[in-house]
Amino acid sequence: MRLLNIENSGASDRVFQAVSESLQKSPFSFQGARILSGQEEGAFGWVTVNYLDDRLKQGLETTGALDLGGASTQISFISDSFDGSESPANSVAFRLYGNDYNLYTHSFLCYGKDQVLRMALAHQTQSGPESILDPCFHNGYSKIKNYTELYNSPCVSDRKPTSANQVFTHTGKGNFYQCQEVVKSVFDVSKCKYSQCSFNGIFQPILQGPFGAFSAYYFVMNFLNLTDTSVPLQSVKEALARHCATPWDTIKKQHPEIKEKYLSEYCFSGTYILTLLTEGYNFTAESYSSIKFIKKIKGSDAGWTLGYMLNLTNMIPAEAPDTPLLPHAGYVSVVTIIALVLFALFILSLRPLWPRCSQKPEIV
Ligand SMILES: Nc1nc2c(ncn2[C@@H]2O[C@H](COP(=O)(O)OP(=O)(O)OP(=O)(O)O)[C@@H](O)[C@H]2O)c(=O)[nH]1
Repeated sequence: MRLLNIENSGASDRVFQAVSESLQKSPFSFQGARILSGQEEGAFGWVTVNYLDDRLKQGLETTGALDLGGASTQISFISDSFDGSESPANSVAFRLYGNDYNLYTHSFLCYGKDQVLRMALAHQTQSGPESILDPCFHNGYSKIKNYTELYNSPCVSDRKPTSANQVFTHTGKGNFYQCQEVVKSVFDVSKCKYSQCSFNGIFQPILQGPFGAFSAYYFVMNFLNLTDTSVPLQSVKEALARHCATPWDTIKKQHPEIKEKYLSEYCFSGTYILTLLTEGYNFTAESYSSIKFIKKIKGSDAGWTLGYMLNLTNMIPAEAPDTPLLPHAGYVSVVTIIALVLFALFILSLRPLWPRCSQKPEIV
């Protein structure tokens, strides 16, 4: 919706009109619909992960959140080296359960896996050729693709080649290492006006984990059987290289139940994920093991939606609830002891009225 709003705000308004009309007729208390900002998407994903892990209530060290969508990607984490001053646009302040958090968050529009695929194809079709041999697709893969469709996104529209070709043949050659070079071309790491950056001149403080990586991070790494981050990064790359080098016919035979479009893109998407993490966000072979690829936490989907709902309904208090000085059982014991003491004092206060049965009988 953020991309559509850039490309055609009238169309985006009409989507919201239709959504609003439909939801107003539903039994829900409809509060309005709007486009979530990238910063909100990142921050609420972080709230979801840490809320479900019970880290906020207990004031424990928090988990960073890595979200990969189709159009955008977000990174959000608490870093001791970040107080918000160097790049206020990347700072979101929260007070939750009596603890203050200064969250670093950034959303990269156009860096979701579908838009990055367009950028990688744009990189390879700059001169408007009739065919390309793409290392990110399997050997034996071949599809005719339309230039107008490929460049129909604000992420690539300004790069549309001027050549006369309407279509190109997209052929795969299945080489992970060459694919990595293509993917690297979408990251500009040449400029940084801050003390340190991720890519495209965006400030990023020192990484501080652990991290939870969800949405398409999970879909892709789960398909590739690479969710175990205790496996050394080099071995992960080798496994992905083997997948990319597998011929397209073999891949299709191995996974007849999976849609061809998804199936054909796992080599590219896996390469993008590893390149984004290492070249983009600067995870090292060591810090890679601090990432957990997750789909659900305690039965709930990791993603921005739960965090957004918790915020909207004020379900996470800013202050920790007042904790009683004593637990309930303690109060019962104290009240019982006080009652017994008062009863004893009452009995003693009646002492003058007690019968004098202890006097010795008179001897006649
Ligand atoms: N392999 C696989 N991919 C999926 C599945 N569901 C969604 N995807 C893809 O994963 C990516 C992310 O999907 P979503 O999380 O729905 O993306 P989104 O929230 O629309 O993304 P943004 O708009 O960028 O925030 C997209 O490229 C989807 O096509 C699935 O079940 N399996």
